Amino acid sequence: MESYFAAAVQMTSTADLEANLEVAYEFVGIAARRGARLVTLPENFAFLGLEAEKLEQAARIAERSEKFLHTAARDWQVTLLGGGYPTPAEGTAKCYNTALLVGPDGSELGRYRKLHLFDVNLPDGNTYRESDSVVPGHELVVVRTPALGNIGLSVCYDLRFPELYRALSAQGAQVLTVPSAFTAFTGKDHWRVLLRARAIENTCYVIAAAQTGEHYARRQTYGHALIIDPWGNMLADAGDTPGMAIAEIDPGRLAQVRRQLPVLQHRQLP
Ligand SMILES: O=C(O)CNC(=O)[C@H](CS)NC(=O)CCC(=O)C(=O)O
Repeated sequence: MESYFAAAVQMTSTADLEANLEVAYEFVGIAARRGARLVTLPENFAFLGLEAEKLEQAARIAERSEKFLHTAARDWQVTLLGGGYPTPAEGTAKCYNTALLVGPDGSELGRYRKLHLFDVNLPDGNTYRESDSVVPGHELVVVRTPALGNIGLSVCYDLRFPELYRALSAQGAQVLTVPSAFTAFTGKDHWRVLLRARAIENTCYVIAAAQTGEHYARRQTYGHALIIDPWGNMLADAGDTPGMAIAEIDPGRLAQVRRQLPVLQHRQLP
């Protein structure tokens, strides 16, 4: 693993698939020109609209998203994470919420399906029933790359389940990715503290791409795409407008923090 720059992109995606992909392509290009070698796009980067519409168009969204990720990674010569986006779940009428990691040569490096589904009634009046359209995955994914380190994949609501990240770090993850579409309501109180906790307790870098702003109906997302170091310091914050957070992922810093606080070696429970 070498030192490198990573980007967490922040978008305001809509139900217009092609328009979202155009914005994403431009952002991957900006990140690449700013020196990023790992670029991460938020959950729902390709489509953020009504669940029913998403389900109906899942096959096309999946096909376009995957073609896009392969093309953009190759064109801009970056390792690119996209997701989640819906991929049809065979044998069911639902889809998975899938995140895909693609290398600069366009090869598929890892594929993760969101484990924890957001079925929540929020006090602001919004109701989320992700399991109406999505089935959960059943596999943990740590992608081992010589250049960028070991990358543990997760998506959005997974962030609230520390045991997932503990398992990823126990499997060798050094960088945790959490592409998200966090609600504005929960994000203001929980987003930073949960991301920083995952970084601190696992002594890992955390890279969290985000959705921001008004999408449809009363859906509003929080923004603040973040990159956090293994000590829990926030290295970059994209604020609340579309753009990106860029910061250096430094294996020297990772090793230093792991020497100072060897918590991963002090675990008593499996
Ligand atoms: O709202 C939309 O349509 C887009 N959002 C999503 O697709 C996903 C699943 S519904 N959102 C989350 O997981 C938010 C989690 C979260 O916000 C928390 O844990 O507090």
